Amino acid sequence: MTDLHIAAKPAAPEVATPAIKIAARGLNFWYDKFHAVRNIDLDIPEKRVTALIGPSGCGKSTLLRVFNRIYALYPKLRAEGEVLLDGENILDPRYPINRLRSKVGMVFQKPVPFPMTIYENVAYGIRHHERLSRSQLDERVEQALRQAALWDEVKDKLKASGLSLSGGQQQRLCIARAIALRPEVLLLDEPTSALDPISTGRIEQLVEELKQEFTIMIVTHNMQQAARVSDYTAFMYMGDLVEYGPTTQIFSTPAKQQTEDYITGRFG
Ligand SMILES: Nc1ncnc2c1ncn2[C@@H]1O[C@H](COP(=O)(O)OP(=O)(O)OP(=O)(O)O)[C@@H](O)[C@H]1O
Repeated sequence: MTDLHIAAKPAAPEVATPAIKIAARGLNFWYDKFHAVRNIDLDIPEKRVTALIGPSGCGKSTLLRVFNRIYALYPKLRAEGEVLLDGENILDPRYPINRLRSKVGMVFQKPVPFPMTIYENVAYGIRHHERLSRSQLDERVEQALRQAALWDEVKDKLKASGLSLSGGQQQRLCIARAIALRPEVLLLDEPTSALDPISTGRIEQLVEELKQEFTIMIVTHNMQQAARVSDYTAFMYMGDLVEYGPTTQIFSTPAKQQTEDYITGRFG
């Protein structure tokens, strides 16, 4: 067994093979003429955490964004192939964007609260998707803030601006905003790279809790983080998916030399 110096958490015994929540099939992506993601087939298991790792520019964020069809907002960006969410191709323009937004939530690297109150940051999206009474809305906001492990810190200042919170709190507010819509999938694009170690630890703990309910994909540059939080890891290099499997296996006995070189810090 190779000693790769990064301890993946012991694998929780899988009682049953998890269902596949998202499947990429022959997925390609172009920024105009630049072929950024190449022919990817990938099965993302339900209610597990899947980490996307690889050197800068290998296509991790691009792949994550395709799973949310965000690129469709921009001209000259093009995807080919399929991304099946519960068996339905979300890249098909006929797949309603509102449905996609309510099923797949996204959190970005830099926390960007809306310039409004803490309460409104969470309530805003819910109002857009559902008609609720004031008390139902209050309940949903509280529930999302609790799930995002932020409630105790903000319950007495829900009318303060979201921008008045610390960076780590802002990121948890963004997570609350995403989960308030009760999505089934959460896409996290380097959610802790702008945070201090304590806030990072809180978000990692949160990810562990949220996977009881959500299917989570996380892009990270931090190998230890991938090993700590994820159940499955996908290693990408120059737009290709090089290797994908259980995190314990990728970090202890990777099948490809390239994967081993990357996770031991020999390149990247
Ligand atoms: N808007 C864009 N227009 C043109 N090319 C882009 C655009 N965004 C990304 N790229 C290119 O696509 C490739 C993949 O970028 P992407 O951001 O997905 O990589 P990444 O693995 O997430 O990198 P990092 O770890 O540095 O965030 C890179 O070569 C990048 O330069």
